[in-house]
Amino acid sequence: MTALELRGVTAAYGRGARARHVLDRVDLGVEPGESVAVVGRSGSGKSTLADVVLGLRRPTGGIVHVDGRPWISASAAARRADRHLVQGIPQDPAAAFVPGWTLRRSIGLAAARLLGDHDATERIERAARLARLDAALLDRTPREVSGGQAQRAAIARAVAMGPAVLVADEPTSALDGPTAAAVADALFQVAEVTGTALLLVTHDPALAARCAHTVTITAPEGRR
Ligand SMILES: Nc1ncnc2c1ncn2[C@@H]1O[C@H](COP(=O)(O)OP(=O)(O)OP(=O)(O)O)[C@@H](O)[C@H]1O
Repeated sequence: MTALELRGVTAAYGRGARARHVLDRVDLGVEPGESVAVVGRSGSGKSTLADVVLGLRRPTGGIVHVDGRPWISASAAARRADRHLVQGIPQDPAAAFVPGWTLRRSIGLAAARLLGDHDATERIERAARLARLDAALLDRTPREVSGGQAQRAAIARAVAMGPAVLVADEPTSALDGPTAAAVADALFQVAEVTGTALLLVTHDPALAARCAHTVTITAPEGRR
């Protein structure tokens, strides 16, 4: 079953005559364990698309299915139960963690909220191994780890939720070359090993080339 499917997805900022239309009926599908790069000019709508898939922005048209089920039009209760199915890896990993808390505590809170798992020790350590994060670092706060380690922790946090889809928006653009390459390796490996679909927004052609497919986003007619 296709893990993520978008058909004819459109979005807008604002309403009525002043609305700024974004996304020109985007179609894409990502199979379990597969990676798809989302590329396009600056301002074309890539981050908007990521937000739609993450459930942070409602599309103005089209359908989004996750694991074969409606993602956007689902009832609030169904959405709550399914929230863990789509997990984001932000450009700034600090966004995934509570600032003064250990990484472990932040991931534990997410597991409790999204999965009802109140003793997620095993789950968290397994996810850290998958993301190739030294488990000892889980007991540090986000400020006590490097950018690359924090991004591995963000990958661990996302994968610990057992998602069907990972959405990574420029996950390596804040890192230096070798660190970016190692974090990208961890991300692709996690997706492959866990059979999770990976939607990867990137400006980096080398990173896009590592994905199985590439989807180019263009602004709607009249806005290009
Ligand atoms: N909150 C907002 N309110 C109004 N317009 C917005 C808002 N966020 C984004 N836009 C506009 O929507 C369009 C798409 O923005 P988006 O951030 O999705 O593009 P992008 O392809 O991710 O760009 P970049 O590669 O520069 O990050 C742009 O024209 C942008 O100016």
